[in-house]
Amino acid sequence: MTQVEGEVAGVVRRHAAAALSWDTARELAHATATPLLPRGLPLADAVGCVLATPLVSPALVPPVDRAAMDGYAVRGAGPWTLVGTLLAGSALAAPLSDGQAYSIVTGAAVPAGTTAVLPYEHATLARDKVDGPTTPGRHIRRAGEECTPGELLLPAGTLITPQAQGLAATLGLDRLSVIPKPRVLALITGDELTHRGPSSPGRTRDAIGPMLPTLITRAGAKSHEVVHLKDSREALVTALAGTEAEVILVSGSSASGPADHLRGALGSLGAELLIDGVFCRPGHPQALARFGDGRVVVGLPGNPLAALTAFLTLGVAVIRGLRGEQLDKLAVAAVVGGVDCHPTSTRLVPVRFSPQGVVPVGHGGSAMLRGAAAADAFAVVDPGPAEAIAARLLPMDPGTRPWGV
Ligand SMILES: Nc1nc2c(c(=O)[nH]1)N[C@H]1C(S)=C(S)[C@@H](COP(=O)(O)OP(=O)(O)OC[C@H]3O[C@@H](n4cnc5c(N)ncnc54)[C@H](O)[C@@H]3O)O[C@H]1N2
Ligand code: MOO
Repeated sequence: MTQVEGEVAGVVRRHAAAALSWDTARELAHATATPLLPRGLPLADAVGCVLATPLVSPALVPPVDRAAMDGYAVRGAGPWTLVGTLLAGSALAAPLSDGQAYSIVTGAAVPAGTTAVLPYEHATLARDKVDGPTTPGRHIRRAGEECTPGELLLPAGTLITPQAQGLAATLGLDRLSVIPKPRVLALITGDELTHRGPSSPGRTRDAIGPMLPTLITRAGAKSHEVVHLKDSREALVTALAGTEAEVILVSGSSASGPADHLRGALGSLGAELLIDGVFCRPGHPQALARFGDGRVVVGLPGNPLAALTAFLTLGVAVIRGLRGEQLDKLAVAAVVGGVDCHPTSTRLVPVRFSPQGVVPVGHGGSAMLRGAAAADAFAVVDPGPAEAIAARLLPMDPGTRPWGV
């Protein structure tokens, strides 16, 4: 058991909320989420989900030997006499005899007895006689060369990409057994928030509500319409109790001021508070709670960059768990010029890629999104006494997967 796994097990045993290290919080959020029950979904809905059962070929692909080039299906040695034309949609033709050829298009089934397909550009044609160089088997796609019935093509847990969707269609499948995408509801609190025009004294333009739906979708979940709530415990209780979404994000109620009602609302609904603060900057006052029915609540701090770090930390970890996916392991990169560590908290520093490593872009204060908007990732800077010259990378875009190692 790693140190982080030990800490997660300790929190689960204690059933007590605590402020946790960034890594432990992420792992606990992931472990808290049980994968949703598998469903058979049409291919268009299954894309972006993970396979619940292995994809096993039900078919021979291709089902018959097919031409791989536009040209002539020939038998034996040339020259050959043309006896007909075969298109991709043609019915299976009569077998060829020695010295015969069909004009054929790519993808058409070759007649029985075909020795090879001779591409047009290598052929000479005189009236109904065709000639040219061939080698046996050339330019024929053999039946079953992609797969045969019963072959394992993709293991359970594979992400259905558009490519896998196309493969499933090739196999003749209309549905796939997948773990469905979790539904996520974002509740934005704050009496001071406005949704049009600029901020002004006493009015702050909502910056979290606009960014969450796309972040949720990119993380592989389905976003409900964002709901804006007044700062009241009753409004929060009603909204939390009244949704079937598996994940509820609540922004702007996570600290302990007079307008911060999240903990009170969770308490009155009997939710179990599992994480109460994470040792990271920004994003310290994030929270994680679970209802008896398994629904998970993630508390996002009101400062916009802190809300973003909390979503990418706890929100994405929960979504990965519900989707039946592993927590992303993060790639490591050199930080050009180094970056100061915080003595006790993980720093999340907006950075951009460069050929030499990642470069901090600045403007990473918790109330501003300027740095994040210009960045590719957060550098995850572990706590320490001095400066870090390398850091793990948490992608700004939770749909970016190649960085997982
Ligand atoms: N006594 C303490 N006070 C605070 C603590 C603490 O630990 N003890 N933590 C600070 C940190 S760090 C953060 S982050 C904030 C989080 O507070 P809340 O989650 O309760 O959020 P609010 O107080 O409502 O808002 C904080 C700040 O962000 C603005 N805001 C809120 N929502 C939005 C939004 N959707 N779009 C743009 N800006 C938003 C809000 O107007 C405030 O300026 O607490 C600190 N305090
Ligand atoms: O840590 Mo707060 O979440 O920095 O703004």
